[in-house]
Amino acid sequence: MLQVGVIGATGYAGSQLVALLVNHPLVEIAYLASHSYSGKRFSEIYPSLQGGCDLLLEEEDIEEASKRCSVLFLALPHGMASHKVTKEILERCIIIDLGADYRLSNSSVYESWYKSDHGSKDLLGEAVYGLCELHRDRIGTANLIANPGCYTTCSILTLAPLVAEKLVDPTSLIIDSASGVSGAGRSEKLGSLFCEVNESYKAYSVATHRHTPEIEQELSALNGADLVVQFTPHLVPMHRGILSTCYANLKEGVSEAEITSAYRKWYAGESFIRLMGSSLPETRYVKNTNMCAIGWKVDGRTNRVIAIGAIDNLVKGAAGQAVQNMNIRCNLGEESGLASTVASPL
Ligand SMILES: NC(=O)C1=CN([C@@H]2O[C@H](COP(=O)(O)OP(=O)(O)OC[C@H]3O[C@@H](n4cnc5c(N)ncnc54)[C@H](OP(=O)(O)O)[C@@H]3O)[C@@H](O)[C@H]2O)C=CC1
Ligand SMILES: CC(=O)N[C@@H](CCC(=O)OP(=O)(O)O)C(=O)O
Repeated sequence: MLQVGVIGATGYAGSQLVALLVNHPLVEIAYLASHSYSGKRFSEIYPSLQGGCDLLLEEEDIEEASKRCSVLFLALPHGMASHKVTKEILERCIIIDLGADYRLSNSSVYESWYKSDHGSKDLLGEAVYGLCELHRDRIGTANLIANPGCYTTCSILTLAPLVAEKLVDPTSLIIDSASGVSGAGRSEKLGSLFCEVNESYKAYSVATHRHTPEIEQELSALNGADLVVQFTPHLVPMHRGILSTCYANLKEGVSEAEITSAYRKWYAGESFIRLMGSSLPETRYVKNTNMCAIGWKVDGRTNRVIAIGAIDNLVKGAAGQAVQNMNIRCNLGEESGLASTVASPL
């Protein structure tokens, strides 16, 4: 059994990860760390895992954890991982970081969007962006895997075939994404209180959201030249789920049939992509699963394609994709532990 650990195990992303790892047939959890709850059992914090994961939560010690584990997942707030991971740690242990520290290959772009300094710029060259469907080969040999953000996973997967196959004008991309409140994490925040979110729907971080450069980095690579996107996130009063509605102007003469073949070509044989064509996805179709469902329609009147993607932010948008990355890296079988509906502590 592969020995694995989670630092930040008590957050929403970390606890979803623990729930997945407990049910993974080829791994054993050797280490769980928490900031506020060390000394308690994981199941005291998440009673739905009583009998499933009663491990003691330890004080965070990444050196010690990297000696006990072959794979260590970091599910910490942004800006922490880059100050903890070192070359020596990566020599003995595979790190899968669920935060943003190693997602952007250019440290100046990171520092300008995250407004904080990067703690290990020398490791950025080693990091592989862990969007499994696009970077499977490189993930297979990486010791530092940057698990993508939730909005970004959904938006990039939805737009990738259109951009890569040059079916759309790359200067015309607009993405409206909506997320459930678990996307904001478990820590106390005014904006996550029930009365602040229930019965309401709002856009936030307009023109400034930090997932914008991540989407641009990946779509630019597929485009073969830099592009920019208009990305607007929204908050929906539901626990989990992300829906990205993506608009793009069609290049002259492109038909709906060509769009459909591009999606089929790109995602042939992918276990975690569900192509829905004009039926269009909803978040409930992918809740508690590692799937990304994608649908599309051409509007002949405006000459645009509207492509819609849906994921569960805590699964394909975080913990599920982290497990998929581990499976690829460690040759465990990409679907191991990611059964059609996964266990959830929430
Ligand atoms: N929520 C989501 O949908 C997604 C989250 N992510 C990323 O995953 C990471 C975790 O997010 P999420 O689970 O939502 O956040 P949470 O706020 O729910 O959890 C954060 C975790 O980090 C720990 N922590 C907080 N402050 C410190 C500190 N100063 N030192 C050590 N540990 C600390 C917390 O410990 P404790 O509980 O003990 O206080 C908790 O375990 C983030 O980088 C986030 O961007 C990525 C994709 C989706
Ligand atoms: C609803 C909500 O607040 N969502 C978070 C995104 C969570 C996430 O996946 O992003 P990172 O991993 O990059 O933090 C936000 O907008 O900040």
